[in-house]
Order: sequence, then C-alpha cells, then structure tokens
Amino acid sequence: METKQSTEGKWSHGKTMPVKNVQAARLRSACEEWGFFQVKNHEIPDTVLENMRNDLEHFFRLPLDEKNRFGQLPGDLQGYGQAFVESEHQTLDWCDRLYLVTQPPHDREMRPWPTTPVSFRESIESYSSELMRVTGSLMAIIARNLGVDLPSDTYVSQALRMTYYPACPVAHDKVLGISPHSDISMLTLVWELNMVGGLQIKRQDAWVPVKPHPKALVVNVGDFLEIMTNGKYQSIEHRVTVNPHKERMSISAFHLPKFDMSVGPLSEIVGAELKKYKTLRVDEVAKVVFSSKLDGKKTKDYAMLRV
Ligand SMILES: O=C(O)CCC(=O)C(=O)O
Ligand SMILES: [Fe+2]
Repeated sequence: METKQSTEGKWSHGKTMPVKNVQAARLRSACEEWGFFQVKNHEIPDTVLENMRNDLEHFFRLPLDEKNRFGQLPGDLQGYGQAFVESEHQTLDWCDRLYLVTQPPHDREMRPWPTTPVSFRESIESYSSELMRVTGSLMAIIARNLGVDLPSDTYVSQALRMTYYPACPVAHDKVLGISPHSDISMLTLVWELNMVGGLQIKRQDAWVPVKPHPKALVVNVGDFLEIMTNGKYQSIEHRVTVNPHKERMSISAFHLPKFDMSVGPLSEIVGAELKKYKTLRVDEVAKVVFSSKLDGKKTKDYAMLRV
C-alpha cells in the first residue's frame, strides 16, 4: 500500500514490500524518492520475533538497579542508559535505551549484554542474525539498482538500539521521544514491536507519521548510503513523538560498513560529477554521532561530512 500524506495526524505506510521477490524497480523508487520504505517481516520466524519482544519487554520492566548492572560505563556507548538533561532549554528525549554492537560477532563486547531474562542474549543473537540476512538481500538489490559492486564489507557491522518510550502525560513541544535526526548507517531496520505509533519522517518539510504495521519493518536510508551514492539516495530525517497514554518500544538495527573502513562517494557513481562528501573512517564518524545529542541536526551536517 502506498499513501502520500503530509499532514499531521494522518498515517503513511510508505512502501511495503515482501523481502523475498522485492521488486527492484519499487526498491529503486523508494530509495530515490522517499529514503524510506517498509518490508514485510514474514520471512523472519515468528518465534524469533516473539522471543525478542518478550525478553526486551521483560528487561525494560526490571527494577532500575537490575538494568543498571548492564549500564553504560563512562566513555562507552554500549549498554543500558537513560536520556539525561543537559540544560533546561533542550528538547528532552523521553526514553531509555539499550545499545549493543551485535555484528560481526568478534566485535561484541559481552559485559553490557543483559543476562536477565536468561534467554535474552540468545534472543538478541537470533534477531540480529535474521536482520543481517534481510539487510544482505536488500543491499544486493540496491547494489544491482545502482550498477555497482558493493563489497560485503560495506554492511557487515550491526548495532541494535532498543528503546523504551514511557507514556508522557505532560506532552508538549519541549518533549520528544527522539529529536529529529538521520541515521548514521547504510540501512536501518526499525521494528515498532508493540505497535504504538510515534515515528515520523520528514517529507517536503512536513512530519509524516508512520503507522506501525504488524508484519513489517521500517527501513531508513542512512547517511553512509547517501555518502556512497554521492547524494543520489538521500538519508531520511525522522523523529519520534511521545504518547500521553501509551508506552512504546522499538528496535533500530543500524547496518554499517566495517568500522575500520573509510567511506566516501563511490567513483562508479560519481563519474564526472563533483564529489559532495568527504571520505572518512566509519568508527570516527560513529563515535562523534553516537556520543552527542543531535537535536534537530542532520547527522551528515553535524559530522561535517559534506565537502
Ligand atoms: O523508535 C523508532 O521508531 C525510531 C528510533 C530511531 O530513530 C533511532 O533509534 O535512531
Ligand atoms: Fe533513527
């Protein structure tokens, strides 16, 4: 289903398509025109999704002390952490998060991986592998559409950001679930796992709500894909609003190039045009972006990725 709506309060489904047999042409127009689409998740076994949902809900409901056993350490990005207040004037991000580097396996640091509930690590592992597989299929089609040979190095890293947005009864314009930003990734696959809305994408200067779909994952084009395509595909700016009555949970799976790789516009795509972006190491960019509050800035502008 495709609906284009750009007024507050209406829902957009963007483009929803099955992963198997994704039509290359539909994927191309979704990437070129929207920077956003939805893929059906029916290829991911129900048990993998159910286990992940149950364990994550269980984890977020644990007492704070228990969650803090897996808390972020100073200077580290991984683990459980709460949004914090830097100044009275900032827009608050109304959420708790668990952030973990999940792929490739040898890049994992296990300390912040929760052991309560006991099955959680296994659930994360299975969910992570399934999403890698789906991302691999999507990237293969994207590469074909672009007519480039994308080495698999460009999407071997994965990090999961699991977010809990409590209901916010005093919702006003100073509170957002997540401030506007674009993702520093090739593709981000978002699962709105308890079916509560709040995610909005920016399209033609308007915020368009994305309706959670029980059988779909939201896919965002990220900044690295924009950079590699020299702007042919644009990353999508998005934000999350708070809900006065309902809590919300989501998992964002960021797929990135290998951390020690340098990424810049691909010469096959740039051709005779001017390069619009710098070539930078992935881990350097990720460090700047993940350790800072973006607060309304597009990541690629923030990280000064433009030439
Ligand atoms: O919660 C969501 O739907 C999206 C979260 C998000 O944009 C992010 O984690 O980067
Ligand atoms: Fe995001």
